[in-house]
Amino acid sequence: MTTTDQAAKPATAAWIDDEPPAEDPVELAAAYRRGDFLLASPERTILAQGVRATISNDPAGLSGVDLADAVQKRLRELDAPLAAGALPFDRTADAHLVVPERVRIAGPLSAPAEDLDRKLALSGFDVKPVPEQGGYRDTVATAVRELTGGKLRKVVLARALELAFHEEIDDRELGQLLLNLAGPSPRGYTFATPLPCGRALIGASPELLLSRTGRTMTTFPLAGSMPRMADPAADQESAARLAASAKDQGEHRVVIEDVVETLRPFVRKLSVPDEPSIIPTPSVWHLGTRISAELVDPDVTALHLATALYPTPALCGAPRQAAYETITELEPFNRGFYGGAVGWCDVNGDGQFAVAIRCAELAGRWLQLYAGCGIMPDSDPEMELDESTAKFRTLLGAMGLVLES
Ligand SMILES: C=C(O[C@H]1C=CC=C(C(=O)O)[C@@H]1O)C(=O)O
Repeated sequence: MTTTDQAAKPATAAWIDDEPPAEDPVELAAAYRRGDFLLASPERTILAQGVRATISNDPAGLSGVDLADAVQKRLRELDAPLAAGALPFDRTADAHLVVPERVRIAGPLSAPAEDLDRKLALSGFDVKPVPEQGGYRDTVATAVRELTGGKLRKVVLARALELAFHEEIDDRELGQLLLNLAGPSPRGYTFATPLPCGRALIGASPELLLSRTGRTMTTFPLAGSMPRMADPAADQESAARLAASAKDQGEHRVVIEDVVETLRPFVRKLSVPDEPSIIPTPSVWHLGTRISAELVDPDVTALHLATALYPTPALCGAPRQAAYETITELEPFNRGFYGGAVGWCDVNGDGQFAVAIRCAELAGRWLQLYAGCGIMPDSDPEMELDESTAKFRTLLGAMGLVLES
């Protein structure tokens, strides 16, 4: 890149971190309305409202690189600070990124405990697991057979829980849902992002796909899980079982190897810890490895990196294409934006994307929750079912629901 190009960039450069956020993060979440974008991360809370432009890879059939370039071009044309939104699980499907009319920023979302744990006023609802629990166990068993001796090393299989409410959840309750999600996930990424046709994706992801600030990039892949337990001693035992589990350590290694190989062409000074850490989330323990590096080319944006990385084997599998084909063959639904990414990219290429998990798609009165598990040749179908049930609890807990799921 030439110096002239850099000088030509709008002076919105340092807008995101240099000015102390004057807003109250709880007010931002409470101000959320369907159609808005909200991301509460450990660094800051962003609420983006209104639509100046929508950027999607349809109808141009853009690759990830073209999409990232198209976003930078549009931001410069509009002299706008950022684009925010979601990337779908299927890399060939349309992304949904919005250049908003207004962006409000506050510090990390923290508040007195009672503000982050209020009962929601919800109507009655019907529940349908897709597939039924037995069907999920069978699917896992089928995948285990395919993994044994085949070229597939790992595949992530998800199941869904459809909640059909008798009445639409109103916007105030959605704002409170976001606060309830953020309360127990101070190190996570609580989000609501608009999708086509008035739909939205809402959740609290523990997983950072990618963060870029200047030349520094960070990713924090998670893979390998055990359920959290109400009893503290049993909870610690569950964490210890995870640390000692060969299946989970193997599952984690597949992800780290893939992420490191994908990043190599873009970075130098790659820092990768030798061993994963044990990461707590509200519903499960995870194995996690924080990876950071310096970008070789300052023109590579957060969105370029996010589209290169995703979906990692934490959401798809390895090798990616074979795992993707197994997923489309075995899962009885289209993932849509579950398993994709949610985040923002600014005019200077900085940005942050979380992996779209522990989330649900909201469409009118319907809320479809998703939970998936990394399947390895030594996976036990019953344990994977339990793990997926635990993962549903992130969202169900924030809604105050205890369900047979
Ligand atoms: C696919 C999901 O989680 C992924 C992220 C962390 C740990 C995972 C696991 O241990 O299976 C999954 O790979 C999900 O929550 O739906």
